Amino acid sequence: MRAVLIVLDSFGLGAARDAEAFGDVGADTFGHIIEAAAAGRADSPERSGPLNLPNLTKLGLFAAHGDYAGQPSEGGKFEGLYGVAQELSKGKDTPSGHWEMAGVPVLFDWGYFPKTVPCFPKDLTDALIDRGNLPGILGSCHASGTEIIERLGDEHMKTGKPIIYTSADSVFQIAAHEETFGLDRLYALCDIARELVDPLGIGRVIARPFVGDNGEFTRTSNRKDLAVLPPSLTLLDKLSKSGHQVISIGKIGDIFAHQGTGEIVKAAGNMALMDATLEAMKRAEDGSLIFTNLVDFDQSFGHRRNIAGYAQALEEFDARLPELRASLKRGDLVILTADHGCDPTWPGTDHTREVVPIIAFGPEIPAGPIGERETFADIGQSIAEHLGLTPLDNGTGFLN
Ligand SMILES: O=P(O)(O)O[C@H]1O[C@H](CO)[C@@H](O)[C@H]1O
Ligand SMILES: [Mn+2]
Ligand SMILES: [Mn+2]
Repeated sequence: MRAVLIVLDSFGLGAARDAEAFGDVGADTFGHIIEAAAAGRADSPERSGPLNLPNLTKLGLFAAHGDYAGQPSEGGKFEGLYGVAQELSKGKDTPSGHWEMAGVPVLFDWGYFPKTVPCFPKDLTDALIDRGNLPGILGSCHASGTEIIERLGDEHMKTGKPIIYTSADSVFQIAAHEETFGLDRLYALCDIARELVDPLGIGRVIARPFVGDNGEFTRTSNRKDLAVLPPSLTLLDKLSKSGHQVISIGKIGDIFAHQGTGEIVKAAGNMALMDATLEAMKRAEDGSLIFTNLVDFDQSFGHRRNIAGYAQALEEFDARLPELRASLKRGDLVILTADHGCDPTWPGTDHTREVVPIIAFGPEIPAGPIGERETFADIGQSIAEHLGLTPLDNGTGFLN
């Protein structure tokens, strides 16, 4: 009996009940991709036409979306448990979403930087320049990470000043050239920044290394997130402390600040992360949790407002499901979900406040609707029950 939790990072199923507070009324990551694809607006050299997700359809994904949108599908019979969950946490960011699904909603306010230029307080950037021995900094604004390196990458290479930016999330991001600035130096600078932003309640410092020249830059997979610790013990802590095996794949280790995350496996790209997940399933013991984050949906397509790319990534993920299902043993549980939305048709480049899907299946897992859940913590609670832990403080299981 094992559990596999796969997060399709940013795959929202429609505006949350509290979306108004975030300026996100009407956002719908999945719904808008379906619409765009049906209208031929998600065509690319790699894919075309209506969204084709045969395996997710069978499991109940479209039904979960339709039920929440008030357009229930007629008389469908599905192979998974399916529904959506609202978020209790105050932020629509990655740590909040992941911690909440692991039983710890974030009920305090993160620190954020204002939408001014400069956006960072002078004493903060002065301290970073001083302690990091820097000739200065570039940026100090809200930005999309790919746009800002295109704009400032050449100047960064010439001056040696790192590019510092934020977003609607509680983040302090430092972009620097892997070769001219150096990866180790960037990581060391992020360690200093982590200390400096701690008193401001900032959730994450993120290293954003890139390569290239002459206005043509690409980010590498050496991104590193320095997160604060979750405010209380998560499902991962409870599992690890009671001797259950935990295998964390992709960004999970960083998101939980390496607490309770067990064995850490890294891989670049959704398909390599799925390979790593299937590989882990071969060696995962009874009682274990495999926890995978598929970051491309968010990083490469949601934030980049790339509808065709997002559609293709969903189709590629769908195509891996038969393999995943074939690798399950009796008693295994798989849950597919997301941590927030990032509607590729929405203005700006930030996340969107949305409900997330919950699709659960396994050889002995029942099927049918689980409705609209009040918190992502229902996921962690269900896994805790399934793996025989004492109940978590938050969430109501949906397996029985
Ligand atoms: O635009 P890029 O650099 O991808 O940054 C995005 O990634 C950050 C971390 O998930 C978000 O806060 C958003 O700013
Ligand atoms: Mn995320
Ligand atoms: Mn993101």
